[in-house]
Amino acid sequence: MQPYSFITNHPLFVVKIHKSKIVRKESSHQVYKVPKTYFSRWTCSVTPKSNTQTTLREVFSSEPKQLSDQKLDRIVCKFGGSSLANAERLKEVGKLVQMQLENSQRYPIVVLSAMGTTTNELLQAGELALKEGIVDISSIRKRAYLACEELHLSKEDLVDPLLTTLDQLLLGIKFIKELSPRTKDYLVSFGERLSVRIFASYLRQSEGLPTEPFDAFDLGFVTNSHFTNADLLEESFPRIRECFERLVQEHTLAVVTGFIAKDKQGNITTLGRGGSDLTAAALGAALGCSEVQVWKDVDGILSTDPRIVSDAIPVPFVTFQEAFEMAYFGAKVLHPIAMQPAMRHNIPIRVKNSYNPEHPGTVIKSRREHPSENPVTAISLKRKCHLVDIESTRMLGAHGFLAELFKVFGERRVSIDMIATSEVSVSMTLDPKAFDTRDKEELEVELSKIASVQFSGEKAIISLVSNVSRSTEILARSMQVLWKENIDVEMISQGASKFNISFIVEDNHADAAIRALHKEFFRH
Ligand SMILES: Nc1ncnc2c1ncn2[C@@H]1O[C@H](COP(=O)(O)OP(=O)(O)O)[C@@H](O)[C@H]1O
Ligand SMILES: N[C@@H](CC(=O)OP(=O)(O)O)C(=O)O
Repeated sequence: MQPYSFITNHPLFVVKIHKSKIVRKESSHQVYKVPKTYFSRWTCSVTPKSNTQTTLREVFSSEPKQLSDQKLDRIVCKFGGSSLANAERLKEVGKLVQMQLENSQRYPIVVLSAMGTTTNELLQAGELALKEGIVDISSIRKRAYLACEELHLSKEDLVDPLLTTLDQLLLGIKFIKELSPRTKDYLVSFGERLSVRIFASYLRQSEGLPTEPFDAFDLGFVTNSHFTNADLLEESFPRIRECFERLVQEHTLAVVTGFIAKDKQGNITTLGRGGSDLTAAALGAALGCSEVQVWKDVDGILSTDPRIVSDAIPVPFVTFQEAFEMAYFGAKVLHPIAMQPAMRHNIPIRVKNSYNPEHPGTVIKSRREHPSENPVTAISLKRKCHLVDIESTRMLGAHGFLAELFKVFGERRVSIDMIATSEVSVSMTLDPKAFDTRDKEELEVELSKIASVQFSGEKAIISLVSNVSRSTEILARSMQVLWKENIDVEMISQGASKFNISFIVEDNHADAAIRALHKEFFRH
């Protein structure tokens, strides 16, 4: 070991930095590898000057943040709840991680969702505590205990501390009779925090891999305070890089919680249901990884929802824009916002099947190299939408009408999906997730000041993600098929995006419409 090269002047610690590849731990003081951004391949020892709680993290957070724009030669592998249902599945996922390591000789960065349906169960437990005053985490405890037992892990160290806190939280909900969006986010965060600890421990103990669990908020994920559906702040990206370089050593296999983050006040937030895909894409983008793999329970993105059409076929390639349209218009396979960071940083996403790893899956990239023969790439469906017909009560051609209209929706954060306008009337569909009965009442009151308004529910948007330059052919074939099936089309939208032609039909006609259209474009 070479002599110390210099000693930093931190008020609480003696920090000695010296050149070495070896990371050691000594009894009197701890030795850490210094993040590459500061001193490449240098180690440092930190000895508290006095009895203080200050952590090493705080020492370094006072250092200047110099981020390199180097690419990280690793990939991100995200596994969703459907891949992590039980101990057996965790073992399979363990094999996939090992396989990745063997292929590339680099540790992948693993992002995990909660196991199976844990998130739903946590939300149900919250509602039960609130409404019935019953605190019951038996299903969550059972899944975590079973996983620990079958993977030969100590539940006392690994999951009991989190489960005890969860119990206390539910008691709090029961007595205070409050389950605010902020509390909901804290509540559901236990799912991901449990799964990374169990999986990282399993890989370390059974497979001997240098695994470490991380909560995403410790790796720089910062959001606004829109609890249950928070937006990742732009400043997260340099922070993620800085935190990762500081906290994750080159020979560490990081297992990171998907879905959760913190706001600037330090409250736990979530990125919206299915938000772990976004965690993976954001990590990939922030670190400049070569690929983000999203492992599901299907052979990639399919031509349509396999729950409606059982012989839907995997699509080998889609562009980011196409995948975005599909996700936004209902194909639940990928979170719509998840792709944005990867798209912006030009990092390919590969959707793979953890139950069928040999299948190549779907690659999502910026550009298509060869135009596809089929004018339709995939068909997606968004159910339970509201159709709003608005007719201006003012004179023809009054300016500012649309501006006023959009302001009313914007102020209530209600998203408009599809829109069609004429001189005096506007029809639009509203995202069912961002819209409830109170919103409807408020919108009716506000809109009726400038227009006559009619709401109708139970509508479905069917979107043909397609090559819109062939729209005449697509429309002709689609209308023919729907006409034969006796299905009325209530609204059509084409042109806003160059990748999507959408129709509105009655919700109870949606399945029949999807089957007929799928047969026409994929199975004729
Ligand atoms: N076009 C589509 N292609 C593939 N899967 C789809 C499509 N539309 C809906 N799905 C559904 O999405 C599911 C996978 O997404 P999700 O359940 O969120 O996975 P995970 O929880 O593993 O992230 C599939 O099981 C399938 O039922
Ligand atoms: N566990 C969260 C986040 C998530 O992304 O899950 P999944 O990857 O299983 O869709 C949810 O259920 O919404």
